[in-house]
Amino acid sequence: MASTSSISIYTPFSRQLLSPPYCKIKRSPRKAKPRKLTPNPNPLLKSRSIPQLEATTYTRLPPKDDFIADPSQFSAPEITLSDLNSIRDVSARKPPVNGEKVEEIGGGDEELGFDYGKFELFEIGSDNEEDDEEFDDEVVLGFGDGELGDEFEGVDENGEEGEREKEKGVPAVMRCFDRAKIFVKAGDGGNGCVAIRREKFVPLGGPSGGDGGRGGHVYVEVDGSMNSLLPFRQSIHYRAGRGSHGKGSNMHGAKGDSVVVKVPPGTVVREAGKDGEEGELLFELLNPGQRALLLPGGRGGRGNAAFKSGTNRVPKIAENGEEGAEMWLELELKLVADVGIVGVPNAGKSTLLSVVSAAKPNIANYPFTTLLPNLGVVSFDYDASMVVADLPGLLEGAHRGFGLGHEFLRHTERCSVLVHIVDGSSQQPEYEYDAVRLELEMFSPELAEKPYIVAYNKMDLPDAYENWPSFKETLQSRGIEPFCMSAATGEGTREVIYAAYELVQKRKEAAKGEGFNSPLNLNHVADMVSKQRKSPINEFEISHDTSSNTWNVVGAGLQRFVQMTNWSYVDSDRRFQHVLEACGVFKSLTRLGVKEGDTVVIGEMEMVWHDYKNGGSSNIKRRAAAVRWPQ
Ligand SMILES: Nc1nc2c(ncn2[C@@H]2O[C@H](COP(=O)(O)OP(=O)(O)OP(=O)(O)O)[C@@H](O)[C@H]2O)c(=O)[nH]1
Ligand SMILES: [Mg+2]
Repeated sequence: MASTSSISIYTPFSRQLLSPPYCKIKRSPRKAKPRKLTPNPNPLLKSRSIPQLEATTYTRLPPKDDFIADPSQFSAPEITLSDLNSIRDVSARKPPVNGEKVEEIGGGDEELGFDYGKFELFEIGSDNEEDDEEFDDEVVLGFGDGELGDEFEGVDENGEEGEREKEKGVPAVMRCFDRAKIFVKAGDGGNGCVAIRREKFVPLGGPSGGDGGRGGHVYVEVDGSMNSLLPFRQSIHYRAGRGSHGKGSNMHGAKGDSVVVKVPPGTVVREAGKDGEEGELLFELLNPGQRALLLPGGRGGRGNAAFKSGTNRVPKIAENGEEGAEMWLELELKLVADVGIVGVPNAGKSTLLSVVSAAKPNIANYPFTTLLPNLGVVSFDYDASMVVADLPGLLEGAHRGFGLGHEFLRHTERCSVLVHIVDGSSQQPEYEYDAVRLELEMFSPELAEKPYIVAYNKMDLPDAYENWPSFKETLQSRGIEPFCMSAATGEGTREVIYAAYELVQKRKEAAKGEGFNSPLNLNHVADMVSKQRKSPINEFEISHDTSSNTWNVVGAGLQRFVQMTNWSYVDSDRRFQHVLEACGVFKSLTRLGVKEGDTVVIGEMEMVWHDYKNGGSSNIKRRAAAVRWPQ
């Protein structure tokens, strides 16, 4: 079978600063075979030398020490964003044979004038035909002696695309903590109690077993002081407390402790999807203090005092507490800010935020200083304010997850206005500007339609000062009026931020006309769970598996009833039979042709069918150790 490998190459912009460079060919999701690094036997892959190039944009974070303090030294022949594309384009080609594959890779490099003299080339995979079939997309080419996969924490054996996107060019420590997956479980109800009142001078005191307490609820609440989902890296499971069991003397159990999951403003809550797919959107929490009841706690089981009746005055029966619902949630943070500051790494975004607001973001002369978005409130003289977000740097390919990729772009979706900072001291500010605009457009056309302001930064540097007229002319010819400023000295920043404020106001005016959307009922998940719990016991479906003579009776009400039946009490069996009879399960099974010895499964319970000879009615009995635990 011909190999259909697609190649994606991760090439650092600055070959001097980043090592080791490597390229790799996508693996198919099928491979499960352990991979070996074997020297490439192909003589076409010769060693070549790497040119000493530098640039001001980066795909990956080099060690801090490798950075040169003087930004003027970051002048480089332009091997930046678009060059990367031409390398990536190789991935579109389909190399039919190994030899050609090598030529293509070499060809791509030559076009760029890259020379990999310092590095050895490895081919990972097998040469023979059989293995080619299995690893058909699996050839991984590596340069240098760095072990593939080591830096790419999460390169998964299944080759899942989502995981891959994450890992592109970003070590784990650098990821934004704005996505999290957590498990929540409402508390189970406490069990009811069987007790008989015995007291001096109170003969025949009667049943006095109390009910169990309700399980704790699960809430999701907005905490205004949070700005990332970082805490969810530490704790993933959130379980509400279970209710206490009922006691004698009609003492009801205490309620379980509720659990409140605190999230930052702007968190989107989804049910976790299966097979890597996005789950159903549950709600979005925008304002501090907003609270949603997500899962209600399970009901407490009734004690024997609740079962007292005219015919059974001392019932020996009590219920189990109802199990609390549980689910996996996906949390995604989208910042709620009026203005988002975007631009390539090191452009001066954090510096601008620090100048116009009281925020104190980290500022340093290396890319990806900002890994988590910073928020700042800009106050104006006339009692007006707006929230400005300084976002992590953007690289070409970000819309495909490159750099901090989606992690960053997602935050811009909620900003009503963007301030695009252009690093005036870069080699080609116009090019840098176009690349960032393109990324925004590729990520989402709606994002590209948002009003924006272009701010040409670092005017205090001679290079930037010289390039400003040509940059301005280029943008003016496209109908855009750029601003110039020096974030370091504060000059021109006021104009930029005022212009942004005006745009924000305009957007707000326009939004007023669009009408007010009534807020979503945040408790709708809990309502749904409660409704499901109330589903009638006589609504069920029966399916028959002829091979094993098993009858499956499925119904939410019935399953809940089975789960709450406490088999340790003598009257429970009788009540169980009676309820199944009354709700029509026996009748339906008989009509469908159930036979002596057939298995009947209701919820977690497996039972055996017995024809009741004497009275002509039917009966089922629990099997010994009949509880079927959920898969
Ligand atoms: N000379 C000069 N340097 C500036 C100016 N603005 C920012 N810088 C410097 O540029 C470097 C990067 O600034 P940051 O504000 O951290 O850049 P950033 O865009 O937030 O970078 P990331 O967070 O890495 O994306 C720092 O050393 C700043 O001191 C400016 O107007 N003039
Ligand atoms: Mg920054």
